Amino acid sequence: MDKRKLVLVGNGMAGVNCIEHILKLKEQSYEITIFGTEPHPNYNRIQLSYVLGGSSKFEDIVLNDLEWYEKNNIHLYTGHTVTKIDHEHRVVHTDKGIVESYDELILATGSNPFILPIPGAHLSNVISYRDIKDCEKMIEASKTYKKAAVIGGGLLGLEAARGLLNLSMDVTVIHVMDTLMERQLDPIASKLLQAELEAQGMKFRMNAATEELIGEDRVEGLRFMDGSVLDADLVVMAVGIRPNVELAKEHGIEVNRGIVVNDYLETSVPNIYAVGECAEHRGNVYGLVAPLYEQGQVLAKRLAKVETKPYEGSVLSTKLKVSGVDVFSAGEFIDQPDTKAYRFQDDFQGVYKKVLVKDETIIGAVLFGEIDEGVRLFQMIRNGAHEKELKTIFSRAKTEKESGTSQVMDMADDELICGCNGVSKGTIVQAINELGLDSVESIKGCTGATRSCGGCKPLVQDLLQCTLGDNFQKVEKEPICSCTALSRDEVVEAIRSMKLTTTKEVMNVLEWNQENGCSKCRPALNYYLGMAWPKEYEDERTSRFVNERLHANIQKDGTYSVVPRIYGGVTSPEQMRKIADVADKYEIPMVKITGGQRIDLLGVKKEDLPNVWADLDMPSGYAYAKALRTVKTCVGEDFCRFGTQDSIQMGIDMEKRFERLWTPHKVKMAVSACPRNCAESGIKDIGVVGVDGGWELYVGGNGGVHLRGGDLFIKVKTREEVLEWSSAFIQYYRETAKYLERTSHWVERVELEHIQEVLKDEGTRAELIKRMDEALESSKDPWKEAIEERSVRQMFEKVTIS
Ligand SMILES: Cc1cc2nc3c(=O)[nH]c(=O)nc-3n(C[C@H](O)[C@H](O)[C@H](O)COP(=O)(O)OP(=O)(O)OC[C@H]3O[C@@H](n4cnc5c(N)ncnc54)[C@H](O)[C@@H]3O)c2cc1C
Ligand SMILES: NC(=O)c1ccc[n+]([C@@H]2O[C@H](COP(=O)([O-])OP(=O)(O)OC[C@H]3O[C@@H](n4cnc5c(N)ncnc54)[C@H](O)[C@@H]3O)[C@@H](O)[C@H]2O)c1
Ligand code: SF4
Ligand code: FES
Repeated sequence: MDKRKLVLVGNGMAGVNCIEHILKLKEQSYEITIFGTEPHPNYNRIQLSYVLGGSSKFEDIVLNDLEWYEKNNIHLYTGHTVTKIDHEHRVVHTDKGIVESYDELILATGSNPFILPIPGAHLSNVISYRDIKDCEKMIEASKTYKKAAVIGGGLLGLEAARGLLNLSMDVTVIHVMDTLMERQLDPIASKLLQAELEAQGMKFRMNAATEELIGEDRVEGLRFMDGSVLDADLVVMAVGIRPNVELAKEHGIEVNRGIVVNDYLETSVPNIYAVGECAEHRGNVYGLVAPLYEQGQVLAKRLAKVETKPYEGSVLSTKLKVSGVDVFSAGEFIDQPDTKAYRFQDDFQGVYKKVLVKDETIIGAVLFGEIDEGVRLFQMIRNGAHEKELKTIFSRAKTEKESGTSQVMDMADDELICGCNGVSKGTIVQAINELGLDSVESIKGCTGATRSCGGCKPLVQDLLQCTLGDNFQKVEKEPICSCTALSRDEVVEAIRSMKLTTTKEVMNVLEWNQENGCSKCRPALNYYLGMAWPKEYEDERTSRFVNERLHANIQKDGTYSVVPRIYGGVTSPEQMRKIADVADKYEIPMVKITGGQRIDLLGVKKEDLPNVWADLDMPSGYAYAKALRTVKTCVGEDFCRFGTQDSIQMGIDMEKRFERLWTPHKVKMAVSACPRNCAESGIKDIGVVGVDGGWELYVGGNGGVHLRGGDLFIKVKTREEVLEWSSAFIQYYRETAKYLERTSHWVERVELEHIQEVLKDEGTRAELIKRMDEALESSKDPWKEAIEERSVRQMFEKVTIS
């Protein structure tokens, strides 16, 4: 019997995915022909940004190479556009004169980028961002030109802008709304995102409507509705997409916004189907692969005559793939009068989480900075889970974080690990157990997980580890982040032995799978490199968290907090007058005494920061940094009748000794002159307590969320010994702790006895102290740097557009 003929129009992600399913279900039931306008086999459009950024080549993102088409007996016509459908005679015609008959026809023509209908849109160097050709144009333009403008602050525009920054262009994003990604994020998350991207060097022009693109043949700039102008040598339009429906519309197939399909992806014309971005289902048109692949599965079953549930629509989740920024959004995310929200915000860590609840049901979420709960939340939103379950999700995530275990252990078998490809935990575990898979790559090949956006890689890695148990060690270790399979110790060892000196070099030489790393590894590498090569390493500002980049803590309302260094908490009338004058001059709305005995100027505008620092003329208090924060002191023997030691001087000496030292996490110290402990020495990273005839040193204390009393580390007699032992302790912590590990966790992990054993050797202590001194020698006061160096100062200036 002759095989039935299946023709696919559109050689893109959704159409070819559907064909892959058909082949799996009924290998040779159809004679398949595919037409595609682009001159390439099917490639991963999602990963174009990695090509733009230079971390992948086109070959790396090809999903189905020419051999695949050949092996599956598929006739592929690349560079052919289907221009006519004759559904009476069941044939299609291409622009190059091919006429092909069909029994079943799938339309998967995708979308076209929307081009703003403004004067100048036709000029050369005005492009959209949709295919590999666009990527190549941007890369080419960056070799000659410097200034790029991206119109549109949505997912695509921000990815394009980040890619252009990587190509060393000066990039301004022009956005018509006052918040970025307004279709995925609420205003708070949008503002945090903007601050983070600004700190990476991206400029923004918000609330801006472009009236015209200026230039003769090539674009030279943009004119806005308010009359202002921005110079640009390259303009990328990323203002949304429109389903590509012309072919269907011209040939009598019902079209609305997209090609109208029913729950089995059937169009209004018999034997013609539509999947992907071109299809409109129950009034919805989708622009992400997960729903398109769901549609493809249903259609594949239908065509393979396998029983299938209808396609009933999809709940969406998105992740931004811009390096250094973790953003997740799913379902509803804007508060309404009938919704309630669970909210969490930590400005110090740059973390914001919001979950929206309606009628006791979880309906949406936005996560910024930390997106570990995203997978579970997405599952709950899809299932319409009760709000009670939220408690479990966040307490579980917290426990997992503290214990270092992974969320995959608690996931049910039917929960999705890979949202893009719809691969569940059960499927992956089964593949590992039954087929003996032992790497992410083999799981990808077998189940499809990680094959699209790649965002699920860390989870797949965790699942591999949990499933293989002890055997896992043989094949993969706990990586520092999803960009690498290497652990912290392996990376630090490689930095030292291979003399790697920049984050870029580490990522290249150690074959990071994301060229620019992620928000986890970049700050960590920046720290490890600075720790390993204190003299040679040039701090990479863009690898730091936003607060450290700007040397001030960003506040809820977008202003900043300034805390000058006041050694040991001892100030003077002169210093206080200076602070008061600055507060008056810059109209600083709040002046507050902190828990660490310092003065905090709250509500400073970003552009005022360098002038505030200059007028204060005091060192930075590092209140925003992973470094020594404060040394709190009690009044001590000069004033207190219980005092046995000079705690104030000891505190001042310690603060002067350790200020400006970068550490894996923040470090707080205190000195009390007797065991009554008025300076709270028992809950500090290093707490010193005066006793008769000397001092006791306590370490690993923490007064934060995870309250922990410090462990008695050593008892010494003199001021010099206090400084010697605390220096050795701090340097050993600097050299062996994981980035973002507080001393409280580190002491528990490596154990106090081990630290005491290592440091008891005088020679070791001397070596550690020598290395710490080297690090201190190369440290500069960041506020001074910002005042004196034009390039640093520029970061604080407002973007002005003529
Ligand atoms: C830079 C970028 C990043 C993205 N990132 C993500 C992401 O992180 N996550 C996510 O889920 N989605 C992402 N997307 C969206 C995702 O790539 C699309 O949703 C998906 O590719 C759509 O698949 P499709 O098959 O419907 O359309 P397409 O992949 O566009 O395929 C349609 C194909 O049909 C061809 N064609 C059109 N008309 C004809 C014709 N008449 N004859 C022959 N061929 C024709 C087109 O040339 C095209 O090759 C991203 C998109 C871009 C551009
Ligand atoms: N990580 C991801 O999941 C990812 C990444 C890239 C692209 N995509 C998909 O690709 C498609 C296209 O993305 P997109 O960002 O172009 O679409 P979009 O519709 O999500 O965003 C377009 C943005 O442009 C803005 N805009 C509209 N007109 C404007 C104007 N005149 N001036 C300035 N700004 C204007 C809108 O306010 C909107 O925020 C979407 O379907 C998206 O989901 C997804
Ligand atoms: S810790 Fe002791 S010495 Fe210091 S203020 Fe308190 S009681 Fe006085
Ligand atoms: S979630 Fe995108 S590839 Fe798995």
